[in-house]
Amino acid sequence: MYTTAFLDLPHLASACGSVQLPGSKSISNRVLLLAALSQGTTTVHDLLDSDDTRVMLQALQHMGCVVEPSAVVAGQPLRITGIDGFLPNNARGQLFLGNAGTAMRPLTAALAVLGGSFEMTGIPRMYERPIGDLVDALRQLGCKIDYLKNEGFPPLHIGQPDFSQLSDAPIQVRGDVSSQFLTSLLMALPLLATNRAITIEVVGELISKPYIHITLELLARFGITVRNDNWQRFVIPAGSRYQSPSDIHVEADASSASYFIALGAIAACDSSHNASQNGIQVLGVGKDSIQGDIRFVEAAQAMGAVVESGPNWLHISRGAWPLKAIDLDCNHIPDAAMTLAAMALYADGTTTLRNIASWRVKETDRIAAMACELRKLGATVEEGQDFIRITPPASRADWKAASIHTYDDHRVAMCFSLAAFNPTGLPVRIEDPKCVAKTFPDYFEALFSVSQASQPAPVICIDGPTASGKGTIAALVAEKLGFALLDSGALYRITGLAASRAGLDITEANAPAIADLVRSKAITFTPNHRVLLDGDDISLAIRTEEAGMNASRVAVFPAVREALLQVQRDFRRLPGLVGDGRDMGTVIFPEAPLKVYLTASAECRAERRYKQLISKGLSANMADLLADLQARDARDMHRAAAPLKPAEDALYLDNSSGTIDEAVQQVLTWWEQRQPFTTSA
Ligand SMILES: Nc1ncnc2c1ncn2[C@@H]1O[C@H](COP(=O)(O)OP(=O)(O)OP(=O)(O)O)[C@@H](O)[C@H]1O
Ligand SMILES: Nc1ccn([C@@H]2O[C@H](COP(=O)(O)O)[C@@H](O)[C@H]2O)c(=O)n1
Repeated sequence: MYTTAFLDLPHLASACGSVQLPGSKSISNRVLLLAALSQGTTTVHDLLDSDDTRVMLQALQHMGCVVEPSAVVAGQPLRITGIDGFLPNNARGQLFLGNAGTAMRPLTAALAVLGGSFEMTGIPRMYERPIGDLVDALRQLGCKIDYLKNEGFPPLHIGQPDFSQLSDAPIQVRGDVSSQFLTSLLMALPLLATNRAITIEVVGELISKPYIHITLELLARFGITVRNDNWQRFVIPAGSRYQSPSDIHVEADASSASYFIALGAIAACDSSHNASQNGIQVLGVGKDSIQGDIRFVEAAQAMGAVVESGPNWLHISRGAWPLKAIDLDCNHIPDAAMTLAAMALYADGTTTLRNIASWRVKETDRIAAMACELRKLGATVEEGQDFIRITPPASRADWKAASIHTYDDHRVAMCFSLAAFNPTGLPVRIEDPKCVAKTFPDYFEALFSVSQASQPAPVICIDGPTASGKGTIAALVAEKLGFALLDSGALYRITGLAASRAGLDITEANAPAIADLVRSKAITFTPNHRVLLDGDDISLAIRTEEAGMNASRVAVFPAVREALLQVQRDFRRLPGLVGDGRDMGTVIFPEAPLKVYLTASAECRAERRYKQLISKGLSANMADLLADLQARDARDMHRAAAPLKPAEDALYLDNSSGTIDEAVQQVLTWWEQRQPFTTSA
């Protein structure tokens, strides 16, 4: 997941390949709560690991459920032993539910029926999301719920209910604000229906029926068959008791699929990148899905997508191009419909999405958010209380490079990534990309895995003499931008070490053998910054001064440099790369858009290297260090092959007196000056 302040998506030209999607958020959180209320242990497979499921799992553990392991571990099922309809004695606590509507609403209903003493809290946006209709319905039953701040909104306090006045009269709940209120009652009230049937009556037109369908399907899996009288009355049978189904699989998220369905419809497939596959293959969800958002497929087809499907897969490719503008009632696909707003940027006219009033009370006011950000890209947008109308930029020249504000809303971030396929060749900046953690933490990684940029990924080169701070500054710049990192010096250090270990003297006569040796080796840079040579951890061994000297000696040989050339270029990937070394800007990436030549006085560098070695527990002597460093500079600068020198278009940065932060900031400022983005509104 990208945790940077922003993520710059280079202009993307084509896409093809397969994507395995994470589990559905709606199904994951429902399954977790139902398993928690059940008798027995439920093994949940393919659970979504996201912010919303994390807060739900923590809350369930607070309620006395046993969860093993205590958090989602990739590829492993999770076991939940339920409370069988009863909280432990004196159950109490504060449950922090972030901005997870799928946790706040159902947990409020379940706890209001179960009792105990709980404070339901969240982030500030959660306190703007209405819950009054659910609370009103629960109070009809005798539940004790108090507002802790504003009437009708979380945070809430839930106390011990009094069901002495409970009658057979139907419980009424509004259905026209959020279907989550009805879902919450449907999941909570079986706890009360042990001796009597309970009827829920919907007041007003029920929105988002497909989400109620998911709820009913899952209730059935946990032993509760609810009678659905035309979406107006729901009867929970007497004698209800939750029973674990033992095992349950969470299908992939159909709303998350919408971005890749759109991708297949928008992006041409460049077969030179993936000859075996045309279009986008989505794995984990297909035509047998119980999720309402699977009907996004029909909307995408109406806009021109060509979609084939199997029980749990979809294949999407471009059909009509430009896409066809549509006028659609989106009540049945409220979440995925946002993706249609992004597709509308590529349509042949004005697209109108209607009946989407619920967008206004989601993670953010999504109608306002989409309108504002689409306008930044050059679209003309009209918004109403329950509709949005989008006319794409009139011509290529009308597209703008925008910095997209994401409102802590995962769907805004994912939708606008699609703007990177604009016809004008512009990049797109996504602010706060980590907001996708709500449903799809690795969304951008998945997008990059199937997308090809119109230009090779951008590279920032940082070259300079030893101990000038290149490695330190390159790593920090890469971290700030979410770019990959190439420590090219490490490759020469590895080569020198490999030669020594193989008993090969570092002589010109041995150069071809050393080059062959390094070609034959498995070199791994692990995510936790370890360096492995054929599986052996050599992270520390390559950091000695001797290893630096040997590196500088093997680096003189053209055969060795040739052996490492493609290895270095292969580090280049989306969204970009920072490379540090001696010849990044002159030889390896001569077309890089930013080249920095980092220097510092020899004395300053020797002192820094001294401190660095001592801090790593390695022995050092100042006078020797200065002499070694000067010898290394001389060899690196005066060798025939790729000598250390500033590229003609490099920017100088003297790092002798400034701090590390100042140097990093300078590089980032230079990078920013090369970006075309208009700032956030
Ligand atoms: N501006 C600075 N102020 C203080 N210390 C710095 C500064 N820049 C770098 N350093 C420190 O100097 C030491 C050497 O930096 P670093 O290892 O990044 O240099 P390098 O150029 O990558 O060296 P080499 O080419 O030998 O790998 C590190 O301990 C780093 O923290
Ligand atoms: N692009 C590069 C990077 C490094 N070298 C040689 O490797 C030596 C060790 O590099 P460090 O950055 O890890 O100190 C260095 O002295 C160079 O001789 C290179 O040639 N090209």
